[in-house]
Amino acid sequence: MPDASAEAPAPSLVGEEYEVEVGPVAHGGHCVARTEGGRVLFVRHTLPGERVVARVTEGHEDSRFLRADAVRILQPSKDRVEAPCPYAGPGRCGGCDWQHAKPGAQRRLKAEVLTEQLERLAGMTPQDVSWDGTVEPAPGDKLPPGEVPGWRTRVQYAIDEEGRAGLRRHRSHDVEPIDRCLIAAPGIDELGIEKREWPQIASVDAIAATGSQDRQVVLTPRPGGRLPIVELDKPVSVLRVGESKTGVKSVHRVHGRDFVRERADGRTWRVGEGGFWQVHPQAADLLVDAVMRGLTPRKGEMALDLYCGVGLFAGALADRVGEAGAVLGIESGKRAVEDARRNLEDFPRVRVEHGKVESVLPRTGITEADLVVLDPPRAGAGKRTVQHIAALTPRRIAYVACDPAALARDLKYFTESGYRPRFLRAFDLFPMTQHMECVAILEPAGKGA
Ligand SMILES: C[S@@+](CC[C@H](N)C(=O)[O-])C[C@H]1O[C@@H](n2cnc3c(N)ncnc32)[C@H](O)[C@@H]1O
Repeated sequence: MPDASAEAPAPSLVGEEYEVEVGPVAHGGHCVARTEGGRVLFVRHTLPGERVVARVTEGHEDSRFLRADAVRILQPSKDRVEAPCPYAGPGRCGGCDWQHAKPGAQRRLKAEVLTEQLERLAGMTPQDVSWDGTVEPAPGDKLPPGEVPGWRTRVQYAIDEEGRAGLRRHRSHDVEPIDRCLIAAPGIDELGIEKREWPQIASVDAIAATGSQDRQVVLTPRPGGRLPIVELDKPVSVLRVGESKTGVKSVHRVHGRDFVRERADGRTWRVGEGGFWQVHPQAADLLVDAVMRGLTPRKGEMALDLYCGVGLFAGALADRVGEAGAVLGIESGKRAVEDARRNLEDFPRVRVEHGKVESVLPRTGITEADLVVLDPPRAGAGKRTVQHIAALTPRRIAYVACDPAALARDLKYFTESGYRPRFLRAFDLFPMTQHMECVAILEPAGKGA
């Protein structure tokens, strides 16, 4: 029997159009606007100060806010440009958020988001964290107007029903077939993934390593689909993802290696399938430099690299603390731990523990550390882990963050635990998208400014 008490869902507003004056940028690659009736809209494909017609893409009569796309620009911002990518725009590829903004304006928008998140979630101003308020471009990304950096060394292609490669539309499983991704690195372009058909395949993950010729494609067949013979005209490693009867993901090597070699901080790093590596080719060097400048490691110090991936910061720390020092890395990915141990095998005083930071760190028996690097996933580290790190009374902490909201929340926990930001830097390591990377250096609050 139907439940008489269940209310009918409020009517959908998808497709409704509102003419609005666009307000400030918000976290998530959109701007905030209000309809005359006071409804809050999160509008994509627009810029602050514009007057646009916004068409609702998600939301109901009773929704707290509606999502919308700017479908007609009535008064454009001076920061607006024609999107250089032909697949950008309302209802199209969801990979980029700011194709329609000048590069300098993109970085200003990111700076506004970071400022707002710090203020709202941490109660901190840019001055409080000694941040100059800028988002720095990666060296080499300042290009003449109209040119777009090809920075994406890892691209996840989705394959449509007809076997064409493309990218997912915004907040959708639908595929936008493409001929070329404008922000893909040249090494990805050369693979020609978009130039061929992929019958029976659900997705193709392509990797072009930096500083080596290693290229890798990982194929995920459709459920029940068989892997076709894949011949690429380049020397490329091909892996296939399968699922066992119990639903556990397995990876099979079809040919070539099951890892790629990346170069950073003067060393070669092996990164196995599924292992994390920064996507922008200059990111690893840039972040190691920012973290090491901030921490100023000394010979003989004891350092932690939390969420260490294949050991990037652990290696950089081990180099600098020398044989009298020691480094402990913690990482939850099994394969990444194996790679990290291998990458760091010439450092006898480096140990890498497998498991989640929140459970492994309390079990290590370590009661003190001189330096801590933490580079958590988007969710951040969380209060308990922050408290645990602070209890080790490190001289300095480097927090590497890919999400400004998580950074702001964790900075608040650090201040509550007796640490204060010494300085913060933000980097535009994801041009054309809403994303940014930050490095915050913290020290005990008692230390003089
Ligand atoms: C942003 S990546 C940083 C990796 C490394 N620092 C680098 O720059 O290459 C975050 C890493 O944390 C790992 N991870 C995610 N949740 C974790 C947890 N709870 N404990 C330990 N590691 C975790 C992921 O597998 C990933 O390797």
